[in-house]
Amino acid sequence: MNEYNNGYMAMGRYAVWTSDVNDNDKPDLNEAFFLRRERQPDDPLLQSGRLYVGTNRWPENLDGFRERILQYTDAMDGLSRKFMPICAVALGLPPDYFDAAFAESQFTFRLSHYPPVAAEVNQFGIAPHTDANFLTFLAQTDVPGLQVRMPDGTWQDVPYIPNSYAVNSGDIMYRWTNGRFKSTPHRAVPPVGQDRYAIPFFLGPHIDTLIECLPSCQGPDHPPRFEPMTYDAYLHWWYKANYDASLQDDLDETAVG
Ligand SMILES: O=C(O)CCC(=O)C(=O)O
Ligand SMILES: [Fe+2]
Repeated sequence: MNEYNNGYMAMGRYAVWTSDVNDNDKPDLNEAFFLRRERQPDDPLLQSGRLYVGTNRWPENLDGFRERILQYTDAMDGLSRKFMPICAVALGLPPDYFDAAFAESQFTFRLSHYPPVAAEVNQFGIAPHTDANFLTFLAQTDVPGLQVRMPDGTWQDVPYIPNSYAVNSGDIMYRWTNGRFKSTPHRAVPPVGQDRYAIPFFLGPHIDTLIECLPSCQGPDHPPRFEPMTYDAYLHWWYKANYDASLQDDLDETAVG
């Protein structure tokens, strides 16, 4: 994985150490491949050299992989944009309120492999956490593993519904809505007897979007709880604390380009 957090991450390299959900102290039992919006060479954000908007790293010798993935992420970006008016209306805002922020969304697509291995105490396929972004779309498989934490603190398997997505709201949703919409606590336990794969599409707004308490989520009796912050600033904090690509020694395992 490179400094833009694109590419391959070996198993056992990280967990969400900043999690409010659990005191995570062991690395997760999954390996993953990360990519983001594919940018043309003349893309101003790519040219800026800023973090999280760099060049995707495509594996060599995997025929059709890049094309398939780009078709899927394009479709997901389009699908997720249809959720924006729903979110806006649910929050008492005009239907087009979020459209500008998501016109060039900042997304991460992750391809995770969870091998069927034994976990130590307080170790998981992916340890309890909330996602850092706005909404996450998880295409479901019939191999169980994903669990969400209910308000009473118990963990519940996400029921498998064929051809469906589980959708989690994330930290940016929580901050933007002043805590009105929660950031879903979730985890994945290692599969038993078979491999498990997950392909979450993590949707966020353009990195320069200011995440500032929405007008419909504040009032005299509930003032803004969080300092306004750009999405970029939140990502800097989160990635540095949780992944820190510079600490990984597999920087050159995949081809750049
Ligand atoms: O494996 C899953 O179903 C969930 C993955 C997840 O929560 C994540 O990658 O953030
Ligand atoms: Fe997650």
